[in-house]
Amino acid sequence: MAQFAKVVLERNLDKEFDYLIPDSLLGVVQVGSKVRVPFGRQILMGFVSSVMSHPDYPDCKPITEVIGKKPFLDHHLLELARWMAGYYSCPYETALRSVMPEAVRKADAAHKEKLFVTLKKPLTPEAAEAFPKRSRKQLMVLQYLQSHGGRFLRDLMEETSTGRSSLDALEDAGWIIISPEAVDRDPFENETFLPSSPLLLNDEQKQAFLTITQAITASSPGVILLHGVTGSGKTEVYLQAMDYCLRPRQRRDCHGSGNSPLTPQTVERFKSRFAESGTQVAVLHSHLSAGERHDQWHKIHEGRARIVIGARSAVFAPVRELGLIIVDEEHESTYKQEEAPRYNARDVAVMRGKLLGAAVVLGSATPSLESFHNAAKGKYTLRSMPKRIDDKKMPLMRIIDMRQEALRQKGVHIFSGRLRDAIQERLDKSEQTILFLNRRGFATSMVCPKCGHVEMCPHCSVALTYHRGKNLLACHVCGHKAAPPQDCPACHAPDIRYTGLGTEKVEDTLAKLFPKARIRRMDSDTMTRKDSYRETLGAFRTGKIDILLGTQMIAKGLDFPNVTLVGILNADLGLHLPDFRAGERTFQLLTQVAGRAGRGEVEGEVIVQTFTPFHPAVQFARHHDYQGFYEQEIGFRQELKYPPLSHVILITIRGTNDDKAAFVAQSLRKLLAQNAPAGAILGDAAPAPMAKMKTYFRYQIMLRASSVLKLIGHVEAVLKSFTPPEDVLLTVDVDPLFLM
Ligand SMILES: Nc1ncnc2c1ncn2[C@@H]1O[C@H](COP(=O)(O)OP(=O)(O)OP(=O)(O)O)[C@@H](O)[C@H]1O
Ligand SMILES: [Zn+2]
Ligand SMILES: [Zn+2]
Repeated sequence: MAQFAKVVLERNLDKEFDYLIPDSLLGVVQVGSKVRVPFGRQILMGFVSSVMSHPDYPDCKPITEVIGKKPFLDHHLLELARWMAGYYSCPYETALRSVMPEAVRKADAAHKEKLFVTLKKPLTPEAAEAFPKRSRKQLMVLQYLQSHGGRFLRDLMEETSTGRSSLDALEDAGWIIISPEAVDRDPFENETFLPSSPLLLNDEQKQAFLTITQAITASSPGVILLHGVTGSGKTEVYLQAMDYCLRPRQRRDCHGSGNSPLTPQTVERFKSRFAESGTQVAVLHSHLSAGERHDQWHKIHEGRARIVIGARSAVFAPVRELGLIIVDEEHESTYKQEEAPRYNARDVAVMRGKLLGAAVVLGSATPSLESFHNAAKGKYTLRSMPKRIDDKKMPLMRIIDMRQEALRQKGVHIFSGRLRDAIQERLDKSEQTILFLNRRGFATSMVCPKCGHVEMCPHCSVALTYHRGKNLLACHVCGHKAAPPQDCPACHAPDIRYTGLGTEKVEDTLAKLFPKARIRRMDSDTMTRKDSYRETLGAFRTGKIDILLGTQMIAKGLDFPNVTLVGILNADLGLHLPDFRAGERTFQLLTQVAGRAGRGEVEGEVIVQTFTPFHPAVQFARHHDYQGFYEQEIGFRQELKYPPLSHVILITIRGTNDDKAAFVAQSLRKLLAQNAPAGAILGDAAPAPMAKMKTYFRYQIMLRASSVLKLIGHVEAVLKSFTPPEDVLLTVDVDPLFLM
């Protein structure tokens, strides 16, 4: 009997098309196969999403060919993509794009010539200098490879407009390798990992371990929320649970997949633990080159790597028989993707676990209100580890009221007297200090003291930040750069002032206060090279740095036993943003940053400088009281019907013409008000807190309801019948994390 396939084409068509499976391909074309099909007068690539014996359309054309021997995607991943498309309100094809990295999709599109080009040795500045002048083109290709990583031959030739002969010449000269198959480019190949052995678990760790291993072997494992304070040994529990999952006598041959914001330290800990058994660990994160990503993906797909660790997109790793998914630091907002599909990898992990029957562990010292609420309702199993390893004390938190301090010091200073003394004490004792300020640059705005003019970004509604090192003004939203004016652009008064504190200024002041200290700043301005992050952390670990100063980059996951002091310079920074999660984020950040102190033998001290010392987020963090914070915060959410007691959908309307965007927002708001599901709360069409961004004027409509599915259905139905003018753009964000 004839068979037919539904195919999702590599085009944003939001629709699947039916094709006949020709006799020659019967049995070869399966769900998840990558195929080429005729479409109009073109041949397009696509994925088979289902196979059936009756097509929905008569006269289907036959599939032209199949790419690859086995299906690229198993049906679970296709199902997951379908769920994402429905839940996050985007085309199926958009969801599929996330599930499968571009490096893999593209690579095999060029299946005729699957040659791959890699640099054989790094191109040093000296070698570039010495390159013969007449071979400029070849030099350019090497530089391109150096910055982009390995490329497919066809892509490389196209992207650099280079002919094959130049590339052959480079190969002959020993610069590059052109190989028919991608050689495994291991981003960590130059490192050796000392094997580490499992530690003897304490009672609380044992409990957590048991709960997870029971889930792994259960028929419907469910989700476990592991709430363990900073330094309680969660990572050790993950490592042993993964090891258990990999053991051959498990009912299923299970695979572990960790998933967290990656620090080099995390990667090292995982690789070391599994070094001895020879278990391959694949690493997926955003800094991989296309070639590296391609290799890692195939390594997983072919079952050569049984453990995957990575950032957000690792949740889609094509692990063969997934047994365990771990989402570490589950409260992190980096799990949310800020472009379509706007998914939250934590929630996708929960869904993937459910579809596959794999255990899911969400871990954090400061769980999101959503996850803790799910545990409180009994939807997730809660395991707590309330104590640090070896009964080490939680660090002592001192709150410094900067209003009092300003009176005492006659003006606002960066450092309170107490913090300054505490740093000096650590320097005297050769102990280390971490200082945290979540704002980079030198000064966060340039203000005229005479007329009050603030220099703004021409494209966004934010003030420009002054960077003294480069002597320029920069917008932290769109990247716009400008030279700092000598006098006020509005009234021409000569003495323009810089206000608002950034890390660059702190570094400057530190150097003056502590001239002998070895100070290092860590933020996205200083961490520009691929390896600078690793290098800095390495130097800090080996005691070559006394004071590490940085933005949120230093807040998470670092485990340095010699750090006995953590200073938080301005705890209020995020507190007054127009976002109902502002308090939650501040509590999480304070707790996480504080958690870096006192992880070794000596007790830790944390000094928190704030202008709002009695804010609940500050006070609960001070007492290490997650439960207390949760209870007061959930009360507030309940009262105002905010998540987790409702779901939010945020519609953003933007256009380069302000009035037009406003008008579209108002019209859409009217339509949304009709036939809205019972109990839904519809906000006004109002200018977004960031009213202008990257040259667009922005408006928002916020919808809330307890049933997210009904709300999505309503929004989709309205949008289907609503066509905005071409120059006005709409985005729909389900469960948004940023309301700006
Ligand atoms: N059972 C154990 N016995 C001895 N030491 C342990 C044990 N478990 C963990 N440790 C050590 O305790 C330290 C803290 O553990 P770990 O980093 O796993 O904590 P964590 O809960 O993941 O912390 P955070 O959330 O702050 O990143 C590590 O140095 C780890 O090696
Ligand atoms: Zn002025
Ligand atoms: Zn801007």
